[in-house]
Amino acid sequence: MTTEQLIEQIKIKKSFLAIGLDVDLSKIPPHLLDTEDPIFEFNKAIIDATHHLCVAYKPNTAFYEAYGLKGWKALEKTINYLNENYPEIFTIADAKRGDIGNTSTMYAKAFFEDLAFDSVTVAPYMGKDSVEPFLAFKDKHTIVLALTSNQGAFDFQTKLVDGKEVYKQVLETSKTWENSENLMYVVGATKAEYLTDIRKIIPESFLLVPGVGAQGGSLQEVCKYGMTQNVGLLINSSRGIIYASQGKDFAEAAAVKAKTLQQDMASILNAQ
Ligand SMILES: O=c1ccn([C@@H]2O[C@H](COP(=O)(O)O)[C@@H](O)[C@H]2O)c(=O)[nH]1
Repeated sequence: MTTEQLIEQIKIKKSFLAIGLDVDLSKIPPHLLDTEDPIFEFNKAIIDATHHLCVAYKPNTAFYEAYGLKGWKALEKTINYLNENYPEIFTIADAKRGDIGNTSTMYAKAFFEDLAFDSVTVAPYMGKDSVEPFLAFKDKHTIVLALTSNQGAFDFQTKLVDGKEVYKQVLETSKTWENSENLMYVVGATKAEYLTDIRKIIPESFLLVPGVGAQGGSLQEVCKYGMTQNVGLLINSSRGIIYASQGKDFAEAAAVKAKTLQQDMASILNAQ
């Protein structure tokens, strides 16, 4: 999917919500555990109930890898279901990959070719030659961790190197990489106050913003400091939406939570 197509969907749906599909078998409704593929059944129901309220889904691969082959198969079924039934949806593999060049190429093939995701999250720690293999894929997006939502972000990301914070070095340096137009960045909603500085370096790039909901980040604060002319934001919520109920009404309950966020987003867009 191109960035233009993503922007078009945001305008049509009046939403820039990315729903996280972080499936934990101990949290899903117990009646699904009797089905052949509980993870996929859960995802399918959530997707069918919420697709009109969001523009993206973000499965975090950890929640699939934890269940071995069954988990990976459920991830494959989920991405295939999305691509076949809702091709207008932007898909994010939250895998936080990155390695020496030839290995990164294989990671990129796994997520962009085999699983056909639109984007993958990548850690920038190993530098240019670890990220550029992902950027080489046309109409695919590499979402680099810039300033993450967790407390540990202050261990390295905000430290000064040559008089500048590491996360700013990541933003500035990554702009010089080949095919940098395919870059997006992760910035945590819990760090909204940093967005003014971040926008000075990357005024137009899309940001994937996790941390609204369960982690306490504020949608309004993120939009105040981070929104661009083309919105430029994908706001993620996972647990706050998908675990709204453990009953048979779980998908409808998730849709209610997603709708609340979507309506807040529509109000922000209308006021723009
Ligand atoms: O800085 C980051 C980067 C990634 N995440 C991931 O996003 C979701 C957030 O889930 P919630 O349940 O809405 O808290 C999850 O997959 C994280 O691994 C992040 O939170 N922060």
